[in-house]
Amino acid sequence: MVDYRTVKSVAVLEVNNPPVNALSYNVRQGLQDGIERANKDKEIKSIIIIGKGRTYPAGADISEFSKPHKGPNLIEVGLGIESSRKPVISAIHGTCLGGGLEIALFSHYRIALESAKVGFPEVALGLLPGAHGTQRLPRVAGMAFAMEIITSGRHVSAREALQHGILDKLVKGNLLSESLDFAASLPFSVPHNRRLRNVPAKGAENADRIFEVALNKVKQKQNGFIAPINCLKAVKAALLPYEEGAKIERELFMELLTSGQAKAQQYVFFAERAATRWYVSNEKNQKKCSAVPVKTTGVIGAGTMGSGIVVTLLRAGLPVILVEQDSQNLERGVNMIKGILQGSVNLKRMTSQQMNKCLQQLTPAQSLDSLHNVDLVIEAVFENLKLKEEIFGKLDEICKQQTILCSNTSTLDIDKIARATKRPDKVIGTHFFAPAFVMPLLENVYGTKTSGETIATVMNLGKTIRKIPVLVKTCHGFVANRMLARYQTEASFLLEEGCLPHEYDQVMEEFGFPMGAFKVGDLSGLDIGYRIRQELAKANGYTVTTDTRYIQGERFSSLADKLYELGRLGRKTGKGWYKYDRPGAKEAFVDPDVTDIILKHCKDAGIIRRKISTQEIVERSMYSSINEGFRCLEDGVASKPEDIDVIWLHGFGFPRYRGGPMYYASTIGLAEVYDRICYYHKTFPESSYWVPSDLLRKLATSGRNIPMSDWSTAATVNKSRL
Ligand SMILES: CCCCCCCC(=O)CC(=O)SCCNC(=O)CCNC(=O)[C@H](O)C(C)(C)COP(=O)(O)OP(=O)(O)OC[C@H]1O[C@@H](n2cnc3c(N)ncnc32)[C@H](O)[C@@H]1OP(=O)(O)O
Ligand SMILES: NC(=O)C1=CN([C@@H]2O[C@H](COP(=O)(O)OP(=O)(O)OC[C@H]3O[C@@H](n4cnc5c(N)ncnc54)[C@H](O)[C@@H]3O)[C@@H](O)[C@H]2O)C=CC1
Repeated sequence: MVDYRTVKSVAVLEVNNPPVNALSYNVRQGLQDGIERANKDKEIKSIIIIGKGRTYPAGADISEFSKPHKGPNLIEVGLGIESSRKPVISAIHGTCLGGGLEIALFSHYRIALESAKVGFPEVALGLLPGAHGTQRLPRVAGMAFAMEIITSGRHVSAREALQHGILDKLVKGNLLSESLDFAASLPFSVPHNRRLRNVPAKGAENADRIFEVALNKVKQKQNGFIAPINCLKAVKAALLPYEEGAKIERELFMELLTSGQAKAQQYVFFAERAATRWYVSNEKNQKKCSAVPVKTTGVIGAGTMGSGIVVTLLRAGLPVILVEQDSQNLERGVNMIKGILQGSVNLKRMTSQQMNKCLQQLTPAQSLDSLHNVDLVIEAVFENLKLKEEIFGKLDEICKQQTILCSNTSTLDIDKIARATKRPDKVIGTHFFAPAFVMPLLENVYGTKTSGETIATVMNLGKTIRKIPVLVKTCHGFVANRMLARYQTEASFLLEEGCLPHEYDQVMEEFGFPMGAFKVGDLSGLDIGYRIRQELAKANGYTVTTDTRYIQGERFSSLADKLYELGRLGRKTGKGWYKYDRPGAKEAFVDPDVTDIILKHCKDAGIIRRKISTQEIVERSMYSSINEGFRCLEDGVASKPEDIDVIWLHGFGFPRYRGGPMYYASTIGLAEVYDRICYYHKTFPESSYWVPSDLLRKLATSGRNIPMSDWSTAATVNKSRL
């Protein structure tokens, strides 16, 4: 795990723990032993710590956090490095993160390749840099920079790290030989100020003000998370004598380590990686199927979604041919794309030059014929099956044989769309989330005939365009919208029973969502849901009006349709569930007209309103969705609970510190969740989605605590028995 060798009078400790040289037990032990050995060897004058392969250690081994502790801890290893009589140089390349950066800060010198990155990402795992990182960084980089880096978790470029004193030297070429030259230039003993514990933290004079500013920022940007607050408190403690500060860091670290938030966020770290691994069958899976290259793309429809998708593709360097139905819509779409890119320039997320480069890659067009030679097309026209079938039929005629045809439909059956073509193996859903240029999720939806190669290609495309791709099977609404439908339906019933939109939204925002369901509704546009309901009605042979209270025996709330018919489409019309200063404005205000509409609706329907508790709002919103999540596992629409959680985290802004709805259910306890679902089923028999999922019942009543990793297996067993 740590290879020890000598090059002349230098001991080289090379960490060898692929893929990221995480500081697992054997690595910590190896570093400790190596430092001791080098100090005992009279021939050795200095020591280099370096990483083999792609990186210097990228941090502690996260998978060890939930296991019993073994071997020396990181602090013991670090203190051994710092007290080494012979100079220790950390030679950094790749990503020197978390515990890795702590080891580097215990070292007396830090030299790095220009391409290296350093950072403390612990905050994303619900932790703080607990091996004296919060005490050492302010001693080299100052209080303000340390607070910013540790609370944001961002990766800092080597150049910036050099400017802030984190690194001593940047080099090009061969890191080891540069480090050996550097070692040769050093004095044999370690100067007092190269042991950072001996150096005072910088910026002490303004520490209180820096702390207050940083605290306000994290309360705004990371509301609900406890780690950033503990990070700030720990950095502030660096003003105290070293041992006292380190003791406070330890207490704050332990508080986080044992918190539910850290466990949830560490679960998310692995869930995000697990979600990108896909398996459909023995023949169709990630290991057996390769992606085909996508060098050119087409997008059809330049509305809300199409324009966002175009921006995402252009930003990833892919050329796009954009097709609209007429010149007016095309011009509007292109302007929207320009506006989004200009917004990025204004926010300094890209330069004008990069924007112009993107725009040069955009080819507006009015005919599908222009797509004949592209590698992949994404259709984003109105949510209308007939229209999509017509377009896919034409694309099949026009596009070259290899072209992959994707639909951004949010609900429609991919198999039906595929049937309009003679290449169902090359048809797949690529479901982006609004706004598509912001939301990280890409829900890829395979149909019965979609090939493994097509799946591999869109999963790969997801990574290329810097999204988090998750694979699900086709069905109405897939996983995201199928579960969300429960959440939204319960929200609308809660309005009928006693809540107002802002009251509901406040509860769910306090739960941790960035916006409640009604603010999201206004953002997406109330016409989207309206169209989906109309489509569904058409497909199933019934009609929906503003007087409808039941559909095929199921309770239905027509409140959203009432708002739609009044032209209240949300932000875009300046009025929706809230009112806005002007169309397109962001700040939502409570609208007494909406209260009147709701009260009248209830009166006409003979509904007696009541006070609804926070617990009921959260339970009905979350448990109805969770029950549907278990059904998705049962049906094989989702292949593992991690996929569902990642969908909610990145598609709907579910709070990371709660892990995702399925993980959240596991923390509540499936028996408790099941009991409450049974209760709501009894209370609301006219909403069949409250019928408890078979899989949930089975897991909840097993009398054992079945780990999440076994839920999908239980679902398969369940199915094979049916
Ligand atoms: C009393 C003592 C108190 C001591 C307290 C000490 C507290 C600490 O100091 C705590 C820490 O260090 S916490 C860890 C901090 N480091 C991180 O969070 C870095 C996490 N990794 C990354 O960001 C990317 O993997 C990275 C940017 C590095 C690379 O990205 P890539 O996209 O190239 O690769 P990934 O697909 O993300 O990763 C490849 C495989 O490696 C696994 N992995 C990554 N980082 C890991 C880590 N730190 N621990 C364990 N496994 C890790 C990752 O899961 C993936 O595995 P597979 O999915 O199986 O391939
Ligand atoms: N708005 C949302 O939040 C989300 C929507 N979706 C899905 O994305 C698709 C598009 O939705 P939006 O962008 O919201 O709709 P939109 O109404 O904003 O845009 C649709 C665009 O398609 C164009 N169009 C219609 N027929 C066309 C044709 N024959 N040829 C070329 N262009 C044509 C229209 O002119 C319009 O600009 C739908 O399937 C929707 O369900 C998916 C995820 C989220």
